[in-house]
Amino acid sequence: MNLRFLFFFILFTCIQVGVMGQNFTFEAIKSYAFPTELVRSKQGDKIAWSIDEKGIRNVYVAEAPSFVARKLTNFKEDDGQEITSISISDDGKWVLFVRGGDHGANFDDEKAVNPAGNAEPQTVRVMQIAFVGGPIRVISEGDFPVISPDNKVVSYIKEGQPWVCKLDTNENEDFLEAPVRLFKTRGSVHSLAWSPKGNKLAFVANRYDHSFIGYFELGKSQVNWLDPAFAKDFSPRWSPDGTQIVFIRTPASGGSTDSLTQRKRIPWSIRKVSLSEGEKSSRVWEAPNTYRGSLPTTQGGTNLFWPRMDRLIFTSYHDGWPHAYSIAPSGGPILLLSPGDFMVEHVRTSADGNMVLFDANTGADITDKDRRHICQVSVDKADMKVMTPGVGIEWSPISVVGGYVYIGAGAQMAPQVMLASSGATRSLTSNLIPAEFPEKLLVQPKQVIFKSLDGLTIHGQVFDSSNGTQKKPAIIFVHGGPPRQMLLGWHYSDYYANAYALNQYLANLGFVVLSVNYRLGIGYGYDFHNPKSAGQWGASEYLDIKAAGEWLAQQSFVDSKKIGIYGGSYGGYLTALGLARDSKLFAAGVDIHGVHDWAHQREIPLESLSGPHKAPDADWATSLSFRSSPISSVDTWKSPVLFIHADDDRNVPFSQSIDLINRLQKKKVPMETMVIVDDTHHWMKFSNALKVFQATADYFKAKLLK
Ligand SMILES: CSCC[C@H](NC=O)C(=O)N[C@@H](C)C(=O)O
Repeated sequence: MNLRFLFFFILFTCIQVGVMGQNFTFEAIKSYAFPTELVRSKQGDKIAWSIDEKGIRNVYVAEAPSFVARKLTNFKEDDGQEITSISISDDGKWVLFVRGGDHGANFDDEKAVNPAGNAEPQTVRVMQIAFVGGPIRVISEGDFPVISPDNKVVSYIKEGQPWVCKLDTNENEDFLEAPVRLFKTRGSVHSLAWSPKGNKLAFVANRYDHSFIGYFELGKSQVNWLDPAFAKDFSPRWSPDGTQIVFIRTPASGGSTDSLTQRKRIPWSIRKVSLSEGEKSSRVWEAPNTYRGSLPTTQGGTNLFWPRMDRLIFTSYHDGWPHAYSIAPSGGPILLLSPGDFMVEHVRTSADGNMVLFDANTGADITDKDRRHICQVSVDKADMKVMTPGVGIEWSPISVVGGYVYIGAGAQMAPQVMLASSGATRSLTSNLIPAEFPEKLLVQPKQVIFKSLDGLTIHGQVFDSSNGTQKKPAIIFVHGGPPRQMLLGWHYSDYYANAYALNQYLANLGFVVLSVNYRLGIGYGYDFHNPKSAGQWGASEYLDIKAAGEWLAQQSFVDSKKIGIYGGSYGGYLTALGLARDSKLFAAGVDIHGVHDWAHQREIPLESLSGPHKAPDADWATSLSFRSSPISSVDTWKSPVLFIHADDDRNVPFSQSIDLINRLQKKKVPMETMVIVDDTHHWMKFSNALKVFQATADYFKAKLLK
């Protein structure tokens, strides 16, 4: 055999092994471009969105009829500055957006985020750019901009107060006049909403235990309050003719301290008020005073819209599922627009006010329960249609000229902006998926349904790249939130798209991965989402995590001695609980910014634990909260663990990990730690996300693949 032939034989074999091995790096799978913030102009002829390309976030636009995507901004750094609040002026001339902050935070969300360690942190700022392109104008530090319908000004929030600034430029492109504060009022202002004519601005003044709705007329010098009451009023929505406002009302905070551990009802109603001085509001609809009739807490909350003079749209959970409803502004019967055992999310109305679009976990197949599909329904007729059936995941629909756009993905296809028009569907951002992205090498997660230790039905997704013959090490992924649902494909949240990428990578490394949708999660109805004795009041959801571990251990294709567990935030909490309580079942774990001591999670006002405002069950609650916290079980914690936490975490304080690490070190529990300086709960800097998830995979390789 001559050398030349031998060389090519070896080369061919190596290629074959490479292809057969089908391995890819985590960096490769994390190279997808992630779209968010998809919005349209009023007429639906222009759209804009944000794309995160390996941490470099920019605004993209497109316009009818071609809707060819065009990069509008030119930010070049992985600097951790998210883009939010994108809007297009009604005349289509301007695009406004906010750069900076961490809008998924529970506290300090208005503060600068600085994971790049810049000497001068970049503040949260309102920016303006022409839709056709051009220089970016930094209008001001601020957030939540809303452009007036007459395209003359933008209003935004700065230091809890409303400011306004002219949009237009003069002939030599110098932008006119500096921003001015529109008015000053007590409390913190939010939910700015322009009247249709653009001459009045409605808002909510949050004053801690109560909130009022007011409006300010440009050129005047007084704020006008709308039916101020001993209540929390919010979500002001103008009538299309600008003469009335509807809003949501719930009780103000106060009165005798309720039980801490029992479920609470939050009554709510839709009310309508005209703008005449001193006018009282009238009730449009009152939710049933039941647990399910409580204020909905799923995506978008009440999703209140006034799309047409004769119809209001809202979301309620009162039949056990978050559904879209329609009602006349004068009140009367409600019309259920999305009947069935499923939930609606990302609700929007069409430009002409006649249609409602949303995504929902519904369809012809049982696997649709673990997907999202775009649905459309008339505002005044229960004629709902699933527009994107199949095995994909679609979300955030908006109506545009000639059709609708949305973000779509699959088990393998990374999230992309999709246009459905004239009977065809095409991607507007496929060109942004790098060649290195290993789409064809990804596994199709399989839907599994099993019983929890108390009989509750639990859904999960199994990622397994093998044909299920030999026994393999396994890993359980525990999502956070906890009101979340993992899906049979790429997730619509960037935080969980990270997790989906890691689960695919772990499967590619040779693990069986089970992502478990435990109780407290969404997508399976009110009772599943609001279980008894859950969280810090008994951690009943842990039964589902243990059941998932035991389900894996019983599988013929799993090595029951090599089952790992990982999760972030609330998922980190349940990971720590698993390692503390069941080190025999969970051989190793990675706890990413988990909650470890409920008493330090700022969830319960201290005055309800002692003194005159002590809750009736305060002592029982304190004991239950401690016993539901991982710190109470450190004595039985034996398995090795990797702790990861960023110290600018505004959802779960960094101290939660310091506390547990110090306790476990005293017990000489084998551990490794990773600190990410100046990033937040949401890995704003791409290179930090890479570091965190690569470390997670490497830890499991070292502990379970040896
Ligand atoms: C109630 S403990 C806080 C957990 C945290 N929730 C909100 O901040 C969390 O799980 N955050 C992420 C991961 C999420 O909201 O999904």
